[in-house]
Amino acid sequence: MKIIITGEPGIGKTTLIKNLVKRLKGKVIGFWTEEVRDEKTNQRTGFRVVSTEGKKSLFASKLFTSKYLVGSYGVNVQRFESVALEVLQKALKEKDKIIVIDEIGKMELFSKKFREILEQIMFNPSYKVIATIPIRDVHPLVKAIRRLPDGVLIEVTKENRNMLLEEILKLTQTF
Ligand SMILES: Nc1ncnc2c1ncn2[C@@H]1O[C@H](COP(=O)(O)OP(=O)(O)OP(=O)(O)O)[C@@H](O)[C@H]1O
Repeated sequence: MKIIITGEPGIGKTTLIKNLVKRLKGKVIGFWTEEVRDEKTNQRTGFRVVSTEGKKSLFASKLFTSKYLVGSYGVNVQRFESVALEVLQKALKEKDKIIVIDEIGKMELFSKKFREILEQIMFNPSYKVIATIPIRDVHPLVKAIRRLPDGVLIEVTKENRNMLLEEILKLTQTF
């Protein structure tokens, strides 16, 4: 089974994933992406990727020059891959663990190697996955993942976001 979490930008998908990782410690392997904010102004300046293995990398920034742009953020594909691919390659060999992938979005999908490993994981029913996708089909892969036959699609809203942690933990017991 694959638990696919979606929702509007900023609704709380990453917060939910981080709480799930805490509660499922030792049973999960994967990565999440989180905002980086300027200490003084509190303005968002970029995004970092963090793995369950403790690795971190700033991979998108207003200061990066790149041919891959999302809004005013330049995406450094190699910096994303250095954390995300390493942990997902390890995850491929650990079929008993739940693979966490937050998120499958525009920035992350610039990486061809990420798209390839994603296909290996998402289209293989023997992997247990918790993944987040944007509310809109920003890429054909996102569209395919939204419709996975072994997928359970959950939309995070303001109304349900405080109940979802316990509900999804219950769902993982049926994995
Ligand atoms: N259950 C909640 N209750 C109150 N505030 C929340 C809750 N979940 C998240 N937030 C707040 O909302 C903001 C956005 O949360 P988060 O980064 O998890 O959203 P997201 O859906 O992952 O966003 P993005 O679209 O950037 O991936 C954060 O400031 C967070 O503290």
